Amino acid sequence: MKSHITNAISDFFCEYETPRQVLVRNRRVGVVCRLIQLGVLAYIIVWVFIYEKGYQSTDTAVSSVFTKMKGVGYTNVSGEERVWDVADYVFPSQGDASFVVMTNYIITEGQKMGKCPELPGKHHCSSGSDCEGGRYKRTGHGQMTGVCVNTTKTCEVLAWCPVEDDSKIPDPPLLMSAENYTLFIKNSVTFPTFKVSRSNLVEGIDKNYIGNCLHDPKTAPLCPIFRLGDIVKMSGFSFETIAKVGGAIGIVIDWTCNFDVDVRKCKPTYEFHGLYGNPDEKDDVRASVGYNFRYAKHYLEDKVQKRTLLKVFGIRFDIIVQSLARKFDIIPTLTAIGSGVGIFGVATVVCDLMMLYLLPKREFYKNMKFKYTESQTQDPDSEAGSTETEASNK
Ligand SMILES: Nc1ncnc2c1ncn2[C@@H]1O[C@H](COP(=O)(O)OP(=O)(O)OP(=O)(O)O)[C@@H](O)[C@H]1O
Repeated sequence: MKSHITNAISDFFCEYETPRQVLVRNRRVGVVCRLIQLGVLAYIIVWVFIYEKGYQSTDTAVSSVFTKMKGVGYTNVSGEERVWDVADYVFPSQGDASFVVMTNYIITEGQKMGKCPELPGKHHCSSGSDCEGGRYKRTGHGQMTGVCVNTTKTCEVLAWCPVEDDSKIPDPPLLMSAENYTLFIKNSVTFPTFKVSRSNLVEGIDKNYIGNCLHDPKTAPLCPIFRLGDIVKMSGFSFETIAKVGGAIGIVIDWTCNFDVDVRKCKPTYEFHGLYGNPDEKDDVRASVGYNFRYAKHYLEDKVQKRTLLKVFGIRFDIIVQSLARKFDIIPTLTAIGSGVGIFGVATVVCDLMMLYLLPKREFYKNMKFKYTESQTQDPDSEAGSTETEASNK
């Protein structure tokens, strides 16, 4: 027993098994096999290594975005002149990556808490029973008092009075001058795996340049200051339509970087996409057109609290940062090579199938490829067992 184990251990260390190969001299099989191998080689080199860059590892960035608008708007509504600066037309004003620039508005000034009728047309009533006291209508402006006002034939409500009349949207938009406002985008990205940080104020963008440049995809692709009219145009919208009813535009900052070359070559590209609002939006029966929201400024007048209500139509900008950085890494390189070598086995499988089942001399190749043994069947009555010759594939 002991010598048996010793022998096995000695065999394990002193012997080496290697498969015996059969060299098939057949042109058809040879050509098919080489073609498949060539195909696999081309796939590994062109697709896996060159196109998919299988020799590099990847990382996405964590990023932050600041924005700042500049520009002044002017309106003259019924002789009342007004200048709108950045603190008036940007919501919110903190310089977020998502913000709204007001381009049109409906203003209701001097609203104070009190009782007044709803607007004629929308909340029609014929008697007090149509205006149940203490209740609210779905699109009403306040709490109904139970009175149906004779002059307007609408329910009286406890609300901010007078109620807003938004039946007519100013056309052309009141702040068409928004077309010339400029947007400054400051974006910094960090790729944590590669420990690289970049900013869109890349090398060469200095104080002097930033003070004068305006982004242009061809002549100034790295300038971080954008004219609103250009953004809207590049996103496929017409400024007048989107300014009248509002809409949304996505600004995509794309960082696709290869850190196997100089880090300074890692620069952003900008794309503009219309996200909401159709350039042909004119249909009155459409469920919801454009983008708007309400905003109120509260103040005290003669110790009475009052407010100015603005229904704001504007362009909502969403700045989205996309990133993908790559760098050489031995692990994905070896994985790609290993999987490529594995795919070479496909050639062997296909050629074996062809040789053993399709070619006219398949029996001959079968005999050459496989070595047949005699199999033993155990006879339960005899210890030596009986030997039965049967051809079996091993
Ligand atoms: N929307 C914009 N359009 C054009 N230039 C801008 C815009 N936002 C900022 N800038 C200019 O870019 C430079 C850097 O702006 P940053 O906000 O860092 O500095 P700032 O001195 O605080 O700017 P500001 O002029 O608002 O006081 C400044 O010269 C600024 O005037």
